[in-house]
Amino acid sequence: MATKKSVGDLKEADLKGKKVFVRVDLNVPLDDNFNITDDTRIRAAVPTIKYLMGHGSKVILSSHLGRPKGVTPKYSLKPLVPRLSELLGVEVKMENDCIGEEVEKMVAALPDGGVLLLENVRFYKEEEKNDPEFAKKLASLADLYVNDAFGTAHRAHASTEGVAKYLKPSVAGFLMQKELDYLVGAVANPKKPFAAIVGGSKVSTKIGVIESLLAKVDILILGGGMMFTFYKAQGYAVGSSLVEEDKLDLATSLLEKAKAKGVSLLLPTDVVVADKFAADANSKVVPASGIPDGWMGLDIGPDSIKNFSESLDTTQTIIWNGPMGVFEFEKFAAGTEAVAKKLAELSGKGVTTIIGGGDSVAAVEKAGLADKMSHISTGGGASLELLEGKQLPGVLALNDA
Ligand SMILES: Nc1ncnc2c1ncn2[C@@H]1O[C@H](COP(=O)(O)OP(=O)(O)O)[C@@H](O)[C@H]1O
Ligand SMILES: O=C(OP(=O)(O)O)[C@H](O)COP(=O)(O)O
Repeated sequence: MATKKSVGDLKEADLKGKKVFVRVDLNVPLDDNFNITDDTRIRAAVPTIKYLMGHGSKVILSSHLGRPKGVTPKYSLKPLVPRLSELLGVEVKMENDCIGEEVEKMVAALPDGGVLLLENVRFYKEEEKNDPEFAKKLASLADLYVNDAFGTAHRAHASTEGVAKYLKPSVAGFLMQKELDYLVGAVANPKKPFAAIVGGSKVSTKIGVIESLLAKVDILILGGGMMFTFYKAQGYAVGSSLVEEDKLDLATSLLEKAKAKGVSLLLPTDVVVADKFAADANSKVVPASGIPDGWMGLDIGPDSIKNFSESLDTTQTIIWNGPMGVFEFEKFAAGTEAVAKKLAELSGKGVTTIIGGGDSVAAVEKAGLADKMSHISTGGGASLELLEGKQLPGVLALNDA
């Protein structure tokens, strides 16, 4: 990927008094009371915003939160305003929309160095469709574009890719630059043996990455919601666990390809199952080959933790995306915590450890181990796609340096 122009390359005159559309990834985990449970992504967005404020720009922040279908109050960005204001040291303004007359008025009233947060851009279906008219409406709010949303750079959406066609210059923010500098270097030439650990719940988007990973890694560990599609493909009973029915053939072929390529593909040998998706569910450990009817797998079991830990002992580079279980519920957090501890221990012995993804990073933060890792990335899917060798549309759209 050609080196992209950075916000740091712009001159004083390019920024002073200018309206800057800044795409950030503020897709942070919130609890049922809308408290932020991990603010890593907000903190990571601060350097670029402060730089723009300090250069007298009018900062227009745009982000998504979750995967809403239309306007959904639960996915409003409003709960983020107090923390963002606190971190920036200014009162961040917010409007109920991301386009339209009211937003335009707020932008017009913004002082130099002021910050406006637009409402969740995914409240419009046109965002994910990368609709040109919608992108034009977003672009019309500003004079130039800064993309600092590394976590969403693998999506060709209106606010991550489309707007760049209508705003010049379009440049990378400091977080985007930092992530690319680290990850491209680390994954282009990883110290071997190289292991990837993939879990979490975004099975349909991440299972596709596995095929490319098989060409890069020596060890591939699968856990979290990812594992049940592989179990079912092998004919195991999975109860009511998360399964992507239309990916069963893909899972079978991935198992065969791993064998043919000599990649050690490890699936959990035991599973912690629950009788409902809740913090107070009844739970028990069962072998992976037999999840009883009416039960769902919500974590990897103790035998799997032991096997995974032993296999990681031989590695020199590890990339991890996706928790091993539903770590938000204490009863199902042991697998994720054990992997986090193992990576922290190996980091101390010189192994390169890279953790990516909103929830994975939240889990590592919760365990108090983030500062032990080689790199904490704000992108899970984005870092996996980089590792595959893919070009990220949100980066490609920016001006070359
Ligand atoms: N066995 C499982 N069944 C259902 N959800 C799971 C399971 N294991 C993990 N998860 C969920 O996966 C979510 C994170 O997935 P994902 O978004 O893919 O990770 P990241 O944000 O790190 O990229 C967590 O909220 C976690 O509760
Ligand atoms: O949380 C995100 O990705 P991640 O879970 O892969 O780290 C990004 O905000 C992108 O979200 P999306 O996967 O709904 O496009």
